[in-house]
Amino acid sequence: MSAKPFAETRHAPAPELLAKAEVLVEALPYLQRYAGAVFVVKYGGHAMGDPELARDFAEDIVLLKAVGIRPIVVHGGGPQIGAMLKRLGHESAFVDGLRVTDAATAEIAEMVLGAINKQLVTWINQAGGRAVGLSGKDAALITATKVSRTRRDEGSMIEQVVDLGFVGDPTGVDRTLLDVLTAADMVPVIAPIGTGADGHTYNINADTMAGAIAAATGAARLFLLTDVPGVLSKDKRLLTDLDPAAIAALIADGTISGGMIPKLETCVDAVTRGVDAAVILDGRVPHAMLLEIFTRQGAGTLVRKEPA
Ligand SMILES: Nc1ncnc2c1ncn2[C@@H]1O[C@H](COP(=O)(O)OP(=O)(O)O)[C@@H](O)[C@H]1O
Ligand SMILES: CC(=O)N[C@@H](CCC(=O)OP(=O)(O)O)C(=O)O
Repeated sequence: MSAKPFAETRHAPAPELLAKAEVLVEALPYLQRYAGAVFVVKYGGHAMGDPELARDFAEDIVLLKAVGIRPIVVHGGGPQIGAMLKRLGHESAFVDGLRVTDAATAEIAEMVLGAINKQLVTWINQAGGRAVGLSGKDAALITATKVSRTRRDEGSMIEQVVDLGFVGDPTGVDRTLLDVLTAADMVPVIAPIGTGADGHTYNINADTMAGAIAAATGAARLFLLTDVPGVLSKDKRLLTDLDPAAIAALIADGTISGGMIPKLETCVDAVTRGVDAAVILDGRVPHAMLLEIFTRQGAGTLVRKEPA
């Protein structure tokens, strides 16, 4: 019995199966490019609201790990800290997007972030990963320096120092523990709390914390997951590519405001300190991170040091 020529035995797969194979083929150059790279992912408190989406997020992290990327997760929890403070009758004010933090607020923030941290660890482990929950206190990962802000009243020439209490900047990062964990195929999940040289607990903005960790670990990518599609223009179009000069112009003309300012400042800081690119993504879209990483089209706003 003679065998049929190869071409005659091939059957075209059903279009929907072919489409699945094409997705994998499209991902191939990205899988090759990013094998072994560190990706730092900031998961914001707003994006965490829906447990279904949180499970999708956990699956995405485990998938990144499975294809040889080394993900490090930094989480927020601003809305959850706010809700707990309200329940306890201890509400706080914000200055430039930072929560004014007295000693009691720092204690409550650490407690709420600790609970969120373990929930995220559980979700990632349930998805098949091996996550380890940390805060910046563990193995002296983060040394925080008290943040100082100044304010000038309208018409006044006098700059006043605003005391934000125990709000810290992550000025020192010791990456040793992160290297140990990622080398052992574990996923560090980090709460934005650090210790000051004075031994006090400092509350750190989670975007700032993620940016500092991305720069210190030489991350290829920094992802900031939030509750908008990315950076929007004045007429609400998605701005897909930005660089530091374009960002400065958008802040100056008021297109970018509120919580988006510290986010983009973090992106600019990260790309100027060696991170290849930072991406602002919609955490409400299931698997937005996978679309951004593994498809030609991408998603959200990509920030690079040089114009696209
Ligand atoms: N140009 C802009 N494009 C998109 N969002 C913007 C812009 N300017 C201001 N924002 C605001 O920034 C918010 C995101 O920042 P923030 O609330 O601090 O997010 P998160 O809690 O996820 O860290 C958006 O919900 C939006 O209200
Ligand atoms: C100093 C400061 O503002 N810390 C933040 C830390 C949490 C955070 O940043 O959470 P999101 O990313 O969810 O906003 C806070 O207390 O809300």
